[in-house]
Amino acid sequence: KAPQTAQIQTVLDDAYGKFIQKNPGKNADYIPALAKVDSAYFGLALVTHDGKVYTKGDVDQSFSIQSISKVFTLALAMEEKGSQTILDKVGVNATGLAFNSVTAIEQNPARSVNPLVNAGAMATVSLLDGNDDKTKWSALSGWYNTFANRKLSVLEDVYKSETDTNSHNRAIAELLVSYDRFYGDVDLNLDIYTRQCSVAVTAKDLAVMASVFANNGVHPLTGKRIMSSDNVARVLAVMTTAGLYEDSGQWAYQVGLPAKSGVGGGIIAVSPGQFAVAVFSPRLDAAGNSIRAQQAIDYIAEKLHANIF
Ligand SMILES: NC(=O)CC[C@H](N)C(=O)O
Repeated sequence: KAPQTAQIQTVLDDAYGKFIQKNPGKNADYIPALAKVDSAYFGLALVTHDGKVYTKGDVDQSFSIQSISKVFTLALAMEEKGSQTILDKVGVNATGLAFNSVTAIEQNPARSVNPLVNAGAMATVSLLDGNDDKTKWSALSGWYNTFANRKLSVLEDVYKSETDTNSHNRAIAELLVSYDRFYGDVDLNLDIYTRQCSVAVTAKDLAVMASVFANNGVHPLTGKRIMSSDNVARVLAVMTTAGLYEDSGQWAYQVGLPAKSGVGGGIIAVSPGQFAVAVFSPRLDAAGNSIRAQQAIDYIAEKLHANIF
């Protein structure tokens, strides 16, 4: 049974109150700009499948989308190339390893990863239509804007900071090239990937963006179909197995919602046919997942009886 308006707001308010005091973990610092973000931010937003928006806390504060971008890029690549291409050329199995693991590529004989770890996400970018920066970026940023239902911008300081420090991602991309598992120019696609991770979003934006997945590919705020329901199902499947990296199994066991985290401190989770929720809190655990965002979504999912299993 669908939760009622008053109940949803109460649940968000309660989650905020319950987790605001203790703020464990630490900001990501391997991207220097992320270490400087105020760790006190805590924002919760929920958008229902029929477009009702609920918020609590710092929901208008911009932060970098980071790895949450990977699901939207995956969605575009599926729409452009078909879901079979992703399966064949990137892979969809959980790696069970860190999001930037080189070992994950090395230990898999097929060099198969998934689109939600850095290797697979960069390979997915390399599959997108377009051979030059302008064509590719305008299609990708336009796609993100459609989900957000507004024009998003790039956090230039984060983009620069990550560009200056992303040799590890470059190494991963080159490794994929060596195995014929990268599908375009490294410089071009690494740069687009870095820019997509630096897109500025608020918790409210993320909940709006993820609500398309909660409504089978039709945007709850505009009524327009954005992507096929088949592809939504597959995006949600990969989010379930790999959305929180090596902790995805634990998350499915505990919370039971397809979700995706980013090292900027955001997490989105989707209750298919019901709602999408997004929480922003910069401090992360060892896997790179926001601690308070996990706590808040766990609480919300339980109170709204949203576990899909
Ligand atoms: N887990 C993340 O959010 C990682 C994204 C980050 N831009 C990186 O490539 O390392």
